[in-house]
Amino acid sequence: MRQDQHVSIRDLLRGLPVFARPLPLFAPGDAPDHPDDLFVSWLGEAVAAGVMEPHAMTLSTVDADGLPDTRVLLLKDLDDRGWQFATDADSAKGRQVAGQPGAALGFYWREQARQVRVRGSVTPLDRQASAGDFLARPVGSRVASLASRQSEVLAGPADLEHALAAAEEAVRDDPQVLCASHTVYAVTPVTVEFWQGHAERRHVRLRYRRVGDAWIKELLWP
Ligand SMILES: Cc1cc2nc3c(=O)[nH]c(=O)nc-3n(C[C@H](O)[C@H](O)[C@H](O)COP(=O)(O)O)c2cc1C
Repeated sequence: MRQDQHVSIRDLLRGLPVFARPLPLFAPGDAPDHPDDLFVSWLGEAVAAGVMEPHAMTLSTVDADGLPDTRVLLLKDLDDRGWQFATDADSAKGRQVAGQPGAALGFYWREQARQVRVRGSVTPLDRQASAGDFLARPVGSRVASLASRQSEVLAGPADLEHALAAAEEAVRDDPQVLCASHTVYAVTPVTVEFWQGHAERRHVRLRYRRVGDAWIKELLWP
C-alpha cells in the first residue's frame, strides 16, 4: 500500500461517524435477575427497531494451536440447555469446540448501538435434538447440508454442483433422510454482558456473572 493511500484510508476511517443517531437508553438498575430475560427483551426491541438479522452472532472458538477463530452464525434457540446454534460437527468450528469447548458469542445491533457478549462452554445436544432441528429446516437447507463438506477445500464449483445434485436425489428418495454431522450445540454461559453505546462515550455495561446457580450483576467501566 502506498503512503498516500494509507493516509486517505486513515482519514476515511477517522472521519466516519459513530453513534450519531438517536439511541435507546438502558437503565441497568431495572434489569431482570436472569440474563436470558434481558436478552429476550433486547432481542424484541431489536426486531421492533428493524435490525437486520438480529439473531446473527459471532461464534469465537480456539483451534488446537490456541489460535482464535471467529465466524457469524444464527442463534436458533435459547432455553435451559443454553444458547443454541446449528452447524456441521465436521466443520472447522465443530472440530475446534470438540477439542476446546470454551467459546464466545457476540451480537451487535448497530441501529441501537447495542452489543451482547456471552462466554462459556459449548456442548452438543443429543442426536434426537439435532435430527429434529435438521428435519425442521427448509428442503433447500437440508440439501445444502447433506451436500456440504463444510470448511474443506473445494477443488472447483463442479464438485459442489455434483454433490448438490446427489443430495437433492437423496432427499427426493427419502424426505426423512438425516445429515449425520448436522449438530445443534448449546453454549452454557458463565458471563453475559450487555453494552449500550452512547454518542459521548458514556456507554453502559452490565455484566451477569454466574456464581453457582445464581447470577451476580455488576456494572463495568466503559
Ligand atoms: C448471517 C450469517 C448466518 C450464518 N449462519 C450459519 C449457521 O447458522 N450455521 C453455519 O454452520 N454457518 C452459518 N453461516 C456461515 C458461517 O459464518 C461460516 O462460514 C461456516 O459455518 C463455516 O465456518 P467454519 O469454517 O469456521 O466452521 C452464516 C453466515 C452468515 C453471514
